[in-house]
Amino acid sequence: MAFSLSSSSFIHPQLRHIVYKMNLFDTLLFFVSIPLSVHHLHFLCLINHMPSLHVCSSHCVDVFVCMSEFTRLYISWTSWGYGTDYQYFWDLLTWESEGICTNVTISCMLEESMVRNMRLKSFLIERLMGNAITLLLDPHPTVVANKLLARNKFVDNGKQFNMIACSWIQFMIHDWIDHMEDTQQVELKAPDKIADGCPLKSFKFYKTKKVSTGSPYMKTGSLNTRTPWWDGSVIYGNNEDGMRKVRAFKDGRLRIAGDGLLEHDEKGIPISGDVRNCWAGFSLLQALFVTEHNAENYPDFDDEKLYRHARLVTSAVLAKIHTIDWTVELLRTDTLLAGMRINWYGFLGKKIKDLFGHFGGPVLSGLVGLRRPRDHGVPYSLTEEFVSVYRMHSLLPEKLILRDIHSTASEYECPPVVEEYLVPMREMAGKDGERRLSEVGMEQMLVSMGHQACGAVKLWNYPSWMRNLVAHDINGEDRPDQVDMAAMESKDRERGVARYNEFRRNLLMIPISNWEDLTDDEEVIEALRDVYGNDVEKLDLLIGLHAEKKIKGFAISETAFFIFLLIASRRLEADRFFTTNFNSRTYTEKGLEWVNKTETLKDVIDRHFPGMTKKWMKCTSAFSVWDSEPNQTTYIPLYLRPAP
Ligand code: HEM
Repeated sequence: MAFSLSSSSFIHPQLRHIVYKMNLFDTLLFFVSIPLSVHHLHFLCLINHMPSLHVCSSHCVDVFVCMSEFTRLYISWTSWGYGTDYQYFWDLLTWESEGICTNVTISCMLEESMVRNMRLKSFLIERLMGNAITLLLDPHPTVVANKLLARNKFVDNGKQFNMIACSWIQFMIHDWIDHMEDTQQVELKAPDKIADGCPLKSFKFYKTKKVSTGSPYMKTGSLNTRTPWWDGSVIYGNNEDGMRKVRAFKDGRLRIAGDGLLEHDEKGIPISGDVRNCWAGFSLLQALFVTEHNAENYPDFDDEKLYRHARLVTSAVLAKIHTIDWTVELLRTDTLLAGMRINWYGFLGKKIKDLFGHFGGPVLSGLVGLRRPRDHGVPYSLTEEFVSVYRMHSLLPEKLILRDIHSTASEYECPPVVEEYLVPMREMAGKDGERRLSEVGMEQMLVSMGHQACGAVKLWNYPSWMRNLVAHDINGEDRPDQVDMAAMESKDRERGVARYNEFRRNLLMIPISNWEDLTDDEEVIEALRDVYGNDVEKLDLLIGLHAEKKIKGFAISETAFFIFLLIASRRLEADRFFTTNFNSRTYTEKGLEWVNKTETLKDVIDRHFPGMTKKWMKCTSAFSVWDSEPNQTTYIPLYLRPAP
């Protein structure tokens, strides 16, 4: 959403309200904020794109380091050849002098980036001492996993988010990102005092592969093995071989088995665009969207042309569902509903856009359909910070609850649980999970996942079964060594992602000064003190995101939300297939209509399983628990609804 970043703490406090509240006054302020936020976005892009997974943007790496190292000295960036980028820094100073942004935050950024920026710190240590190992093991990852992540008792998300929503985000992650690993394994050993409480006292894992960026400042970065574009690579594949493997080479179709599920190779591994760390729920969504692809029909097209068009359209459907259905359920407030719809349709809404097309820029008509992609001077990429905020394995439960869809339960009632099918999640993963799924079938699985709430993103809710997990190779084969995923989440440290407080500073959010700033839960505060003492600067990002007090309606933290919105807009506005080429010449009239008439996941389910949602789904979105109440009809226009 164009205005998303005007919420950050350094902008005028009035504008901060916009993200959470929107009434008539705020709506007016929203317009005022646009010119600011556009610049702000540029600025943040520079910060956020520094650790580009693509490593294509060594340019911005340079800019970032210049900023951190030299802003204090006010060295002119123009002499570094970054004339235009330099402008944004001056904008900040100008806003500061005009009182638009607060002095404190700015000086904190300038002063402390030198001292506290973990990335810079590790960079300097790396240069001076050859490694940054002390930063990697403090506190020890297994201590963090045991004392702060390990699940005591499964806590669910209430009615807000179900297992389809949980599988959906894994489905999207597998469309966007996966770090290339090193060929060298390293061993992580739990310290003696904690080893007894660890499912694995020691385990081996592959480090993230470091590659040269070609920049003299930040010498190394990492690579993404998946395509970062919203191109449906999770079903279509990430390279030539992968793409060929999933195609039927007839009528533009993708391969799918007779029961509507994915086909499998001789080893039992599914045939799909991405097969790593798969489980039944994830594989089900892949199959559903293969069916969606295969349903498209352009009689005049040959196999190749049909495949390409159906891929474009299906990818746009995925992007749209994620933007105006999944995200809206994740951040359930009227403001976010308005914001995400503005991202797709613009402030004037769908009806006007359908009638008159895209006009008047992103505010009036949305990001989709812009005349040109907008990358704010930074080549499209997804960032390390983006990966980190999506570390949400706590969404996964301990067991999957299968429901009896042949019961005589009346309409909208929750179908009864099939006793023998309270299945441990471990058995739903990998090849075992594929076997289970084919026994259960697509329909029963969808209805069951629809009725089960997923886990809450909070401390002490990390799936136990992931603490001795058989992870997969990139080709879907089981690895011989089990890993403790909870301890491995600390890979953020190895990748140089800032810890929680520094991360907030980089986003120009107010850092915490003590644990009470983070949460008012006494038990959490005590546990944090036990692990980190009183050093709030050491707090790991993941732990901070899980411990942070949440905004009403948000299933995630406010800190994570900042990154979500930045990148949510960027994935659309910087991609030519959602901007310059989002037209009938590229998509065809029929293709555009297909995208236009699909608003939600429910629409896709209805297309392929007629009657299913009518019988089983009471709620409005397929991502909420299906027997929950539908959204209430309200006659107050969305933009004028009072803040909660
Ligand atoms: C059965 C389900 C899942 C399994 C078995 C699984 C397993 C894994 C494994 C083994 C890794 C690689 C860890 C590493 O080497 O650093 C990983 C990474 C990751 N997973 Fe999951 N995961 C599952 C579901 C999810 C879900 C629901 C999310 C929600 C957002 C998620 C988000 C991520 C992210 C963001 C990464 C980091 C990717 C990267 O480092 O490039 N996963 N997962």
